[in-house]
Amino acid sequence: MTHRPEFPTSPATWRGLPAAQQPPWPDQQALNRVLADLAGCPPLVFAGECDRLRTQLGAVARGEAFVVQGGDCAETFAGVTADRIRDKVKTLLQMAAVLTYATSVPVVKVGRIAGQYSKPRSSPTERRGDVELPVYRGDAVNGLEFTAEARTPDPDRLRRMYQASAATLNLVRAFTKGGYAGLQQVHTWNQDFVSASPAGERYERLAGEIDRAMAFLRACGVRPDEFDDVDFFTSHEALILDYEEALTRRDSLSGHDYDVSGHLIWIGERTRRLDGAHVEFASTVRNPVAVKLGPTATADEALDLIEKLDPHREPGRLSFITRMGADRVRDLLPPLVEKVTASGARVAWICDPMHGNTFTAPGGLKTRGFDDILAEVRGFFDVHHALGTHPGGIHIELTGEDVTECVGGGAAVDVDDLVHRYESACDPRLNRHQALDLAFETAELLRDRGNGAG
Ligand SMILES: O=C[C@H](O)[C@H](O)COP(=O)(O)O
Ligand SMILES: C=C(OP(=O)(O)O)C(=O)O
Ligand SMILES: [Mn+2]
Repeated sequence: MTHRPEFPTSPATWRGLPAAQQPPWPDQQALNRVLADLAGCPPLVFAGECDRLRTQLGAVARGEAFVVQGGDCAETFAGVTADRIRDKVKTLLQMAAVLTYATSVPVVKVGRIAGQYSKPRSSPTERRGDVELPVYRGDAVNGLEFTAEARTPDPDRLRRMYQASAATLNLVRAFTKGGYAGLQQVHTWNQDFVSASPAGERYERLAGEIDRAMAFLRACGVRPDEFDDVDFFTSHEALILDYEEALTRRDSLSGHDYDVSGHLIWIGERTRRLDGAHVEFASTVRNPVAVKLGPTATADEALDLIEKLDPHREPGRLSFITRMGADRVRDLLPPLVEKVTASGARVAWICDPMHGNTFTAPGGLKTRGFDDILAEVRGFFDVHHALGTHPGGIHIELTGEDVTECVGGGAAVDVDDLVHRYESACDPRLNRHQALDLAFETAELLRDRGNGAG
């Protein structure tokens, strides 16, 4: 193998390479002014925190931990309120608690939060009747309102993205480090969910077992406040490379570059080409990174991505988030996992059961069925079980609120209910009940086969 300096490039090497899905900013000078300001702003996250997440994801890649990653498809500036952020984090922590019990391994907690403001789209424009306008690309770029003014990309929104991320992260840190969301409290929230849920009876057994485990720990002298300090990490799709580069800083201790806009950054299904700008940018920063792999991904592409993004084969550096669709996961996932495993690489395999299962409901709203989502998770576990590899975690679009965007689940939402509270700016999210249903159902799947680890 040829010698490779560890980080041979600087964050600007992506420039000049094909960069898909970049906003058509109308005023380049205005953009440059914003980027110069952002380049002088304090980091949102710290290199040491990114290293810590990489270490924890390393345990996932080795089969010794599980990851729950989730949050909005598209965060919005209007969504930066204390209640919404709290409820989202609360939902993720509740899911993680159930899965910690079910897997008997540590669960790494990662939000799609504090930076998930830009969206890759299938079409550059949206048509309503006779009017065609630029498509909404996330609050980082333009407004959702269907007017020419709102849809014009405005670079000042990148500044607001930074501010919204900072405000969100400040609250997330307070919730997770301030004792508010300790394990005992999270367990109490789960008990409340089980007693209020129509499907509650089914989950009572599991909740009761967790309750007895907690009582056992207390009896052994473990103080409840020992679990008050929660490690919670942020992640988003690193889509707008101007922004990500402006938020990249060299760590004075290690000399490595870190994208300090979030702990983990991922590359989406639409921007993962090997010779493209997104993969190049990710290769130059030391954060843990992930790549989405959809139905067209080949095993050779996965191997090339490993070579480019994880040349040192460091467990935790690279995760693959697969999103194949419930009816295809059993056919499409095995060749990828087999070849990657045979190559000796250790990546964390994470299941996104959302993006391969979207359909348009008769009224025209994009939705997803709870049963399809659960079926893809089941398929993902079955594939890994059959291959003797580790199903490392789940990646979910969710909110802590009672929205009606996905159909099914314990407190069934059906297609006619979608209009009642459909608030997503992009893809349909599981609501709080559906997200917790998914955690309990996944926990049962894992328990049925003994345990999640290995
Ligand atoms: O979140 C993922 C994509 O941005 C989203 O699914 C694209 O949606 P579209 O097909 O409506 O553009
Ligand atoms: C854009 C997304 O997914 P994908 O890249 O897998 O389509 C997303 O996670 O919102
Ligand atoms: Mn999405």
